[in-house]
Amino acid sequence: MTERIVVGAALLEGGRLLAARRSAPEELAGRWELPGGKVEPGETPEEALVRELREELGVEAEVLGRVPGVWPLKPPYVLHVWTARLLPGAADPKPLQDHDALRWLTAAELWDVDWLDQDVPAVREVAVLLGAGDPRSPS
Ligand SMILES: Nc1nc2c([nH]c(=O)n2[C@H]2C[C@H](O)[C@@H](COP(=O)(O)OP(=O)(O)OP(=O)(O)O)O2)c(=O)[nH]1
Repeated sequence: MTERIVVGAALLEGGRLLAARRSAPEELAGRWELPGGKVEPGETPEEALVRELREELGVEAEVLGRVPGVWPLKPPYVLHVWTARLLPGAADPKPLQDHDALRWLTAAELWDVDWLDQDVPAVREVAVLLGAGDPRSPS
């Protein structure tokens, strides 16, 4: 089966990370994730991320760089994460599609939300960028 990429944005602003609470489908609703979605045929991951952030949050953003790692989702999907930032003058993100709440999390608040299980290792990598550890991991 050909792998299909889901891109997630580690949208960063002032040392905080944007987390989004899914409103659907039922098995994922109420859990928190990185905004993003599936890369469509003919799109680069960066293009997909900019499109998804526009559609889901109503913001214009730019992609900064890839967070190292590939995390398995429901086959054939795998999660890739990119850091991104809002363009100057961009609107405040709003939960327009797929989400019903948003939170900007400081490094200290990173584990206050109930991340999707499959996002936890990805968020751990983002935590390194924010200079925060994961209190649930011993080292
Ligand atoms: N966007 C996003 N999706 C994730 C994450 N973690 C995770 O398991 N997923 C899953 C949920 C979905 O099954 C799939 C992405 O689907 P989606 O619904 O966000 O993507 P999309 O906007 O392109 O969806 P579609 O309605 O066009 O099918 O990946 C994550 O951090 N961000």
